[in-house]
Amino acid sequence: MYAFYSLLIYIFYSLFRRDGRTAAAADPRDSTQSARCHSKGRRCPGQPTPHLWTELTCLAGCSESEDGLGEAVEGRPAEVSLEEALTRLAEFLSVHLGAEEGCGNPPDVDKPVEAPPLLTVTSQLLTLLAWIWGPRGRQALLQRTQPAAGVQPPTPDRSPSREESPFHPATASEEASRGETQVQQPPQLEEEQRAWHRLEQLILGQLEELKQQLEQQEEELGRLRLSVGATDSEKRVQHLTLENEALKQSLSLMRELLLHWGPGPPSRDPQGEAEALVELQSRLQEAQDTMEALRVQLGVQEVQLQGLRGALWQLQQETEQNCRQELQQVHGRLAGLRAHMAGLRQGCGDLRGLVSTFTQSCQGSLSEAQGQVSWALGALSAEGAGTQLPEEQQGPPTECPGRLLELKGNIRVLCRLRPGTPCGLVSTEPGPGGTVTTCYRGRQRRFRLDWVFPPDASQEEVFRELQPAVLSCLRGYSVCIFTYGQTGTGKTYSMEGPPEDPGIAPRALQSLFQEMGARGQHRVTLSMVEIYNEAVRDLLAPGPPQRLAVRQGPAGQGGIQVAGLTHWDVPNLETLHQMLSLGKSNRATAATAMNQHSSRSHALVTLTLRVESPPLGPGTAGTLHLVDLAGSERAWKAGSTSAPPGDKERARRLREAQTINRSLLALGGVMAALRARRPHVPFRDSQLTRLLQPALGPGATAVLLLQISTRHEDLGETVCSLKFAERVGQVELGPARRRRAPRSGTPSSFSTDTQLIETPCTPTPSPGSPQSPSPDGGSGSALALRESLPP
Ligand SMILES: Nc1ncnc2c1ncn2[C@@H]1O[C@H](COP(=O)(O)OP(=O)(O)OP(=O)(O)O)[C@@H](O)[C@H]1O
Repeated sequence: MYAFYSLLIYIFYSLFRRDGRTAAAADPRDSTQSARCHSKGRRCPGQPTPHLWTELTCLAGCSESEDGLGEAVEGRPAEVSLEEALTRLAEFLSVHLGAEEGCGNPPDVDKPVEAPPLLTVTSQLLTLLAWIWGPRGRQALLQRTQPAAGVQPPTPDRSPSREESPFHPATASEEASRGETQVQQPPQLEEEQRAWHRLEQLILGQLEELKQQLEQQEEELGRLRLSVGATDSEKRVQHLTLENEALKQSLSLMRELLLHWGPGPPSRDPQGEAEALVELQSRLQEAQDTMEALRVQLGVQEVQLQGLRGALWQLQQETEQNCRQELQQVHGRLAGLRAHMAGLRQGCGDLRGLVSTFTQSCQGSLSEAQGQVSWALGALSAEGAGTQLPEEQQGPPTECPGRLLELKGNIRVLCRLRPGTPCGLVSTEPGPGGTVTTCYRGRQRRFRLDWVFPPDASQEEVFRELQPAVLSCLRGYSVCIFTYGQTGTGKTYSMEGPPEDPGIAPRALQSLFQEMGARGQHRVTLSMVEIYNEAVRDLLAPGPPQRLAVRQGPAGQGGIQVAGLTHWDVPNLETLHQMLSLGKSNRATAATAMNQHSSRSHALVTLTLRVESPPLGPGTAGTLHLVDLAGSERAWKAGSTSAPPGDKERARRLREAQTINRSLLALGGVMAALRARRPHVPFRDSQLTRLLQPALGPGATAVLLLQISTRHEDLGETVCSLKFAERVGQVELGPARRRRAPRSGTPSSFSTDTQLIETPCTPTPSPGSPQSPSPDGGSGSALALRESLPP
């Protein structure tokens, strides 16, 4: 029963509160209007609910003061007494019920309203309570305890008037005046008391009736619960109760956690808890701020870390690259040091050889001087005795040229100027250690050479300077004399010369044979090849000149071998001249714009001189190479520029010029490598350098005769030729060494390492080779050879 009333009041309160809030939010001005209406002591139609709600909200702090309405009128919070609040509640309930039944129509106070019994009873109860708690109710209660008092309860039958109805509370002055009237009218009070009793009985009866109805309804509800289960509202209440319990448990748990993890002891003071909570929230906020700041700082540091990582990686790459470069440089320096060390070792060996050679030379000079002294003494004694010396003792020993050559150096550069119209851009200081000064393209250059022959120098003067080198071959030295220079500068002229004024080769052969004739016991072998368009051809071959193959000699023997090359024994000077003339005639020449008889090939004459049983010391095998190089030329100058399609001759000249220049370039590369003491010398770059390898090897003696022109138009090539000669002059081939004659072998090699046989040399055994001239061959044999050789 109590639960039912509570539920009813709860529903009422919910509706009441909702209406109050809505109205209060709708128009604030209504509050003033409501206050104004209330101040007049009656309800304003159409807006009772907000006004009542405003007043009921003051119940929580209400007091028992009787003059609360006056203060409400003045605008401050009204203090409503309990009875007045109950009265207003009853009024609101009746009005609200009337409004709901009217479906929103304005309530009509004059029209009787049929309310439900429960609400009616509730309203009457509230009215009763309001009256009891009112002054008259109190007075009636007092009179009840004191029978003299006369209080008239309200008559339920008549409609409550404004002045008497508990639903319309009166002001304090009215109540006071009314009390005075009641004192003055006791019969009326009695009548009211009787009416009160009747009303009381009626209410009690109705309450009893309602009680029975409620019990019946509760029983019915119990049955419904058993059959159907809880209603939706109860379910809602149960659900809310469970939720409330869960929230309480959750709150308890949170509180425990807060107490457990909180900074201070638990405080039961709500204000303290709130302050602690605020403090905790502030600390939490500070921690969150700190964490956020740390996050930002961490992000910045991560960015910095990324940057540092990138910089570190780049630094590592740079360091690695630098290390690689430095390592390569160190390797390069190490290789350079090794090469330098090898050069120093070679130089040391050369110095040792030079010292040894110098010692031997001194010893030889000493013995030679002794021999000359003894010869002079013998001659003096013979003159004194009136007798004649033997033929082999009629001249002093001639050992000086070889030793002179050793002392002069293993490679020498001589320069000869071609006669012609000199220009002022080339000046010379002839003689030993002479110079040639050129002024080309505004730059003056001065070249120092071992000997400079002026244009008017004779063939004899030139040969005189070369004669010691030539004669050193008789002592077992390997000597190479080659002419180099621009085409038409007189290379062939200096090497061969016209018959009336022979050049180096005829004079050398004559000088050698003269020397050999004085000494005897020498054997001379001759071979002659040309290199034409990089093809090696035998100029003394019995048949037509054929291309020969150049090979490296067998391991351990060294040297270069030219397969099929014929080697002729030359018994005398006349036969030698004939064979040289024959080879010269077989050499390729042609007329060019620069030279009517231009040599289009390199010619190499090799003369091997072997002393089989010399009177002093063991046998030797000297070699003399006489090389007449083809002239370097510029195609446009030589008239061999791009040939027209049908001009085969000009095309041939152009090809010849290209191969000549290429081979001369290879010779320059060999000289540069020799000068730099490189471990690898590119001898294989051309056939010319391959054939000259023995002549430019260690222990050999080389003499370069440079032919230059003094003409203005040849100045550029003159400078180039002088530069080449300057490089050759810086080459060190090591001290000249004599070569001992081997005991056996065949003269099939071009090199100085050729193993010579002891038997008279015959031409290389090739099919159809001519008969070798006999050692004592005279002109008849030479003529026979000439006849057998190709024209
Ligand atoms: N010193 C000299 N005295 C007199 N005449 C010379 C002298 N030098 C060269 N000549 C003449 O110059 C011409 C060319 O000489 P030579 O053929 O020897 O030149 P080259 O250098 O051999 O030419 P290429 O390289 O084309 O064979 C010849 O007619 C030769 O007689």
